[in-house]
Amino acid sequence: MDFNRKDVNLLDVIDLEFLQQFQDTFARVTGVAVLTLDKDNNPVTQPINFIDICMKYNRSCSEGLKRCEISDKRGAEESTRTGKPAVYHCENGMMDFAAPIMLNGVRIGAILGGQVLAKQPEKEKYIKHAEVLGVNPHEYLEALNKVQVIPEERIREAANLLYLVSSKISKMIENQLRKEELQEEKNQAYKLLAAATSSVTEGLMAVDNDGKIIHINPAAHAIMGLSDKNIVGKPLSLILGPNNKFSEIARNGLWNTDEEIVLDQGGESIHCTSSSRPILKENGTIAGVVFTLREMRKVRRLVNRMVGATARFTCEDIIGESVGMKKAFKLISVAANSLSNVLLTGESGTGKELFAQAIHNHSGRSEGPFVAVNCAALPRELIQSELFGYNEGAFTGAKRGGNPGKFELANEGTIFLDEIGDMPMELQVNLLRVLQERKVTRVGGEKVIPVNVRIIAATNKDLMKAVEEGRFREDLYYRLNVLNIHIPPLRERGKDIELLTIHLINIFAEHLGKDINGAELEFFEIIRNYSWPGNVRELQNTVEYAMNVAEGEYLSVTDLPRSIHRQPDFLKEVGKVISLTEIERITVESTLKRFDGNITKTAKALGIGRNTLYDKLKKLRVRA
Ligand SMILES: Nc1ncnc2c1ncn2[C@@H]1O[C@H](COP(=O)(O)OP(=O)(O)OP(=O)(O)O)[C@@H](O)[C@H]1O
Repeated sequence: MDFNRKDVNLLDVIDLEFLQQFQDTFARVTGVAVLTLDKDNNPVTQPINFIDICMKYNRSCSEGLKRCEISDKRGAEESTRTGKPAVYHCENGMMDFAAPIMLNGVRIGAILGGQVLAKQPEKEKYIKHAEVLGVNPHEYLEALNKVQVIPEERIREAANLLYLVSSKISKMIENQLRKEELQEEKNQAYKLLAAATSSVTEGLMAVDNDGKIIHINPAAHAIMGLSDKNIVGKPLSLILGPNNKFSEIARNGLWNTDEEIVLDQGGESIHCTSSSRPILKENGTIAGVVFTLREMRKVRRLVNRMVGATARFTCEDIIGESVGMKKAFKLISVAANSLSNVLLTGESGTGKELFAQAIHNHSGRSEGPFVAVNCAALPRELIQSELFGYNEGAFTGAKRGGNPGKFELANEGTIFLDEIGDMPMELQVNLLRVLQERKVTRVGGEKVIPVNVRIIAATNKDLMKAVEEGRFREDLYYRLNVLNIHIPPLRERGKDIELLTIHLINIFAEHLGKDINGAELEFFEIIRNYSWPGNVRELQNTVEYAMNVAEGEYLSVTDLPRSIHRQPDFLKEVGKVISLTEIERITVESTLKRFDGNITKTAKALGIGRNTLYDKLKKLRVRA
């Protein structure tokens, strides 16, 4: 067994009182003198039973003491070397024995016994010895007569006993140090674990199978909104109430992944996702459960970032200096500073989503999610569950663990309900309820989930007309239309067409890596006179097309797509005035003809959606 501790001092690791007691008892029983030395051969105990020959003569003069010390050292070293008790004649003529106290192969002390004789002394030898020491030989012999004469066999037995005890003491010290070291290792490991768990943003909590908290990191503390800082050792049910989900999982030692848990803390619902793993003992039985926790808000923020539920555009991205745009611009900051619902109106491709994103990004919710929902694109039967979410088992094919809806995902942010005019009548009432109560209930669920969401809706339809025709609820219309921002069509924005074109040329030049610096005058003339039924989106497509085909440094009329370049001849007739509807009809008709009546291709070329094209065909009475 190896220890990290170096230079261990006997006095630091031995119970001195016990050692003294043992030494005294041993001395009394055997009649010998006993002394314990440290690793430098300094006495650490008080010897008893020293008789005159040693105390008064041998150890009282410098020569005698020197001889004693040399003998003690020799005995201790011999016994260490041989691994046996050393029985030897000391330099002063007595019979002594020694047993080492070892630690990790190193002698840290020794217990010595002796001051006896194995046979009657030869007096002449001791008289000479007394002369060397400079003491009175007569008195020295008198003291010598008091030394016990014990058969060598018994001396060896006493030495063996001492050796046995010193070995036991060595073992005890070793065990004690090992224990201290293990405890220290444990403390270090715990400190490391505590430091590691407090540095993670994920919540971590360990609970034993009695339901008591054995560890909790600051993140878990914060996620669960706990006010009591000293909860380690307390039952979880005391902290979170008797029916909390964590206690149930801990009781059963369950293995869970990303389970959604709602905690009730002082009347407030705390949403988190949690995974759990049982803590197993060596024998495979469960000692408790470790939970990881994530705050739902943060999970959603991450999900929103990953799925792009963030708003990219700000006011700086909106190009336009026309009167209509300036009016709309002003309303962006009004809307950004208010929590009222906003209704954006304007033809398809005018920039309604761009405006919605700018409002979000300039509002106090810019750090929150921006969730866009195209109400026209959602299958009718899925709108409810997409918007409000569903619980596990709500319908065939419902995901395990359920799914949050767009309103939940937009919590603390903005939901953009695009094409709100296409929301089915039967669902409008549910939407109205959410707008009024700011709470959702998932499909197949009962729990009411509060949502803190800012609502921006948009439509390219005449919603008032839809209300009159009974296709849109009047109460919902007024609820949504608190702040109305109308974005004018591109054909009414005058010089904005040129500004946008220049802006788009710069963007595509960079994207396509083309060295194009502008457009020729005729190019601008044509695009200024075009009606742009697909608005900015169509202009975008047109410039992108031109940038791709252009070979010169400036875009020219020959780079324009045919549908725009080849304006009907009547437009060129000087002085002839034609209504915009007529121009739109001619444009739609000619494009449709070009694509042999293919709706998808025509809509794409015009830069509008298929549904918008169908609407236009109906309005303009054009047959596909
Ligand atoms: N004023 C503008 N400045 C710069 N880019 C614009 C502007 N208006 C619109 N755009 C761009 O035109 C494209 C269409 O805009 P957007 O999707 O916001 O229109 P929309 O009105 O929401 O369309 P739809 O009704 O079809 O959903 C986007 O790429 C947008 O960035």
